[in-house]
Order: sequence, then C-alpha cells, then structure tokens
Amino acid sequence: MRAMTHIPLAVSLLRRGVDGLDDAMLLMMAGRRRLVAGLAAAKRRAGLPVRDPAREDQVLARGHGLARRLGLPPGLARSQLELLIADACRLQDPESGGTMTASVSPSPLRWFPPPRRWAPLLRLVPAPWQRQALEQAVGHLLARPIGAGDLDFMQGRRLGIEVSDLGLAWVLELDGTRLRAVDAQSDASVRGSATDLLLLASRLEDADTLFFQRRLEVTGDTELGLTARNLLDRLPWESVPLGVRILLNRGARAARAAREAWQGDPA
Ligand SMILES: C=C(O[C@@H]1C=C(C(=O)O)C=C[C@H]1O)C(=O)O
Repeated sequence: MRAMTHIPLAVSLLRRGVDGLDDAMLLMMAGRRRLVAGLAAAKRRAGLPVRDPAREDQVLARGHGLARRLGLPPGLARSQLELLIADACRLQDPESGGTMTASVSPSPLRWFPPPRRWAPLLRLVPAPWQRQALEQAVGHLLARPIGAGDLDFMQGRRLGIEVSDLGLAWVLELDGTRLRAVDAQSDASVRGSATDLLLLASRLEDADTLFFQRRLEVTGDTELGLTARNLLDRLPWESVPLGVRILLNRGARAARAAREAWQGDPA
C-alpha cells in the first residue's frame, strides 16, 4: 500500500477550478432540461411532434462548429450533444416514462432559475471583472446625480453592496466624479437578495417597503447607509438612460417571476 501522498497546492487549486466547471456544466444541463420542458408544452400546443430530425442536425452542426473554434475534439462535442438530445427526447415523450410532461409548470419562467441557482457561475467570474462591470453599471445609473454633486456625501467614504443570495459583496468609493469599486472595508453596507436589489434599482419596489419587510438591511455606519438609501429613493429616474431603465425593469421582473415560479421548489 502507498503511504498518503502529499497533494501539491497547484493540484488542489486546479482541482477546485475543475469542480467549479463541473458544477457549471451540470447547472447548464439542468437549464437545458427546463427549456426542453417548456418546448415540450409549446410543441404540444402547436401540434408539433416531439422529435425534429432537422433541428437535431442543426444542434449537432452548431456544436461541431463551436468545438472546432474552441479546439475541442469533435467526437467529444458530438457525443455529449447526442446524450443531451437523447435525454431531451426521453423527457418529452410521456410513453417513455418521462415525468416532465406531468410537471411542466404553468409559468414559462420555470426554466429561468432565480439568482441563487446560477450564483455558482457568477463566482467563477474573476473579481476584477466583476468590479469593472459593477463600476460601469452603477456609473451609468448614477451619472446625473454624481454630476450634480448629489453623491458628495460619499467623498472619502466607502459604501458596500452585499448580494446575500449570491454571496457577492463589493465596496464602492467616490473618487472625484467617478465611482470606483475598491478592495477595502466598507463604512456602511446595504444588503439584500439579488432580486430585491434589482427590484429596488428598477423602482418596482420602494426602499421603505423593502426595509420594513427586512428584505433590505443597512449595516455599519447607519447614517451613511441611510443617506445612500434615501438617495436611491430620490434618484431622478428620468435621468437614467432609457435603455438602462428598460433593461433593469425587464431583469427585475424576470427575477421576481423566477423567484415566484421557483417558490416551493424542494431542491
Ligand atoms: C428540444 C427539442 O426536441 C427534440 C430534442 C432536441 C434537442 O435536444 O436539441 C432537438 C430536436 C428534437 O428532436 C426541440 O424540438 O427543439
């Protein structure tokens, strides 16, 4: 018998990466199955058959093209896609014992998992990229109030945003007229679920209601937190670019519907 071998740090770190990607692949498979469930219902309503050989060829051809661009062995991509297609067909055909037809949800958003489901994927995004995306998004949203000096109370202070269900947290600092995401302790933090923060940012829920229902929390320097919260409430919504408003609104509605559709889901 071999003695216990020491596992080098590089091996265990790389294995953590492999685990993350394996999780991501399984999550994607679960997402594909949900879409297939929606497709099954839509095809049934339209009187279309379960199998569509032309579409299957198209799926395989797309996979082949992408595999080539990614430098993947073509056989690998093909065999994986064939497995997925076979599973999708079983899933849709009640004769073959598939349970999906019985459990298709009335909401098409069943296949759009709420944020906590896809959080593991987000955590794979390197922190500097996350920070950059946040800076750009918040910078867009708050361009006018920053220009008007409404955020001057934040000069030299650091405000944290914590997305509780995603396990994500960022700290923002106002540097002149630019909001920067920094790697430092915050003076105060606003904390809520991804869906609730999105509902707040898109004005589909107001801060008072969310605080009252404890769906939004302020920690740390309460005065700074409350000033930030009040600013959110008074945000001149008309000054936010229309495209951003539409995107936020759609995103928040989808997240809320997904949360409702998934409520009571045991998994
Ligand atoms: C999902 C569908 O049903 C079947 C499964 C397919 C797939 O898994 O990609 C493709 C075509 C159909 O044979 C569909 O019609 O798109």
